[in-house]
Amino acid sequence: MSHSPSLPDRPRLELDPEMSEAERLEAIRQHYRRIVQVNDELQARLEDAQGRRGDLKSDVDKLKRENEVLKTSSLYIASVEEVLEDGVVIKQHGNNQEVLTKTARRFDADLRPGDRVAINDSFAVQQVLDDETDSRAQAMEVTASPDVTYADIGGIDEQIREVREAVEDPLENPEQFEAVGVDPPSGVLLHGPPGTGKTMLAKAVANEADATFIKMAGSELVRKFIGEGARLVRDLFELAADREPAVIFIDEIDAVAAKRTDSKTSGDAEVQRTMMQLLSEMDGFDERGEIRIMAATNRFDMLDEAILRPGRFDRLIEVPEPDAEGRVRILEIHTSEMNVADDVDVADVARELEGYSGADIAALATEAGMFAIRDDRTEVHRVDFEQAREKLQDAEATDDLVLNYQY
Ligand SMILES: Nc1ncnc2c1ncn2[C@@H]1O[C@H](COP(=O)(O)OP(=O)(O)OP(=O)(O)O)[C@@H](O)[C@H]1O
Repeated sequence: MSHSPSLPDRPRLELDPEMSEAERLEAIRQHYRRIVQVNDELQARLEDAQGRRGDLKSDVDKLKRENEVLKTSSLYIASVEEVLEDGVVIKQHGNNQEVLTKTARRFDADLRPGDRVAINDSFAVQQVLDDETDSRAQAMEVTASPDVTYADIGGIDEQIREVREAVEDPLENPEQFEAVGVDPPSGVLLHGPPGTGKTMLAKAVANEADATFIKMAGSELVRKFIGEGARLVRDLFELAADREPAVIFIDEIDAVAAKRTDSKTSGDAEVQRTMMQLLSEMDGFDERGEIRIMAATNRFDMLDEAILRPGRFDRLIEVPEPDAEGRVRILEIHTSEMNVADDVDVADVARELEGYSGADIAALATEAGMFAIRDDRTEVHRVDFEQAREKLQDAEATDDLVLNYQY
């Protein structure tokens, strides 16, 4: 961004007590002239800035309109094969259909063979996708070393043990598996209700094994442009190979791996293609060295059995809602850094939290802290936890209401 030149100095009136009356008058006149000059200069700058603001505003309006158009029509991804005099040959991703199409004049100078473009139903180029990493960046979260540890996870010790055995050990001691002559599980599927610590578990194991954590949300995969899901899956495994040791974590895997339905809409076909790509990447997994793959779902019942076959997600770990003891542990974890008053017995508070998930308990602790802050205290009291609980219950009741209203 360019910086505007500095503002003119503020004129100063300097009157010397030795000056005669006439000299003073002249000095004041000169001062007045300088002020008028500076004023004119500032006025001109202001007009200039207003002009630029107008230009920027019309740019924003144009981009907003383009954005609206892009949002309302579904677009397909294609690659430019050849640029000809009277149009471009493009190949649509997913079905490899080649088409000669016209482009809007504004793209004429831009298009080169190999470019990725977004096309509409009639194959007209709508947008040149110049930054390929962009869609990857949106769908993937890469953390060189996540900061979650096993000690941050409460109430699921048995699940931690299983994940360590299935993911951490093969990453840390591949030779041992080789020496014994057994293959470690190909993929580990964590299933259970929302907010029970599945993502934390995957992050903690990556942290503990000094592995890069690469997360991809299944829902993001299917929301991308048509033809893009399968490619993103490929990219995901390539990225993991570049960054190994790595833990790939596919959250909400049910979005790409739900049981096949009979409907034949293009959306379903697209999801199918993405799943097939995932399966084929997993089948070629043996040679991949230090990459472990994990996935999570809240909808185990919806999964296509194809992904659960041996060599794919063949280690299933259920992560349930915490029991009474687990809830105490989770509340202890989430209050350990809080300034909790002596009158608060964490176990006592936790007793009231039946049906709470780990995420609910984390939210309760934060909310209790907020009540103390609102009350201008630095200590969190028992009453803060009670108020927090009421507030969350009300919020949940409202959510239920909204949900019931919607369906
Ligand atoms: N077992 C737990 N111990 C401590 N904190 C937890 C636990 N489970 C959940 N939490 C809290 O809830 C937050 C969300 O948990 P996490 O994302 O791991 O849940 P999840 O099972 O992956 O949920 P979802 O299925 O909704 O993706 C965590 O950041 C943490 O603060």
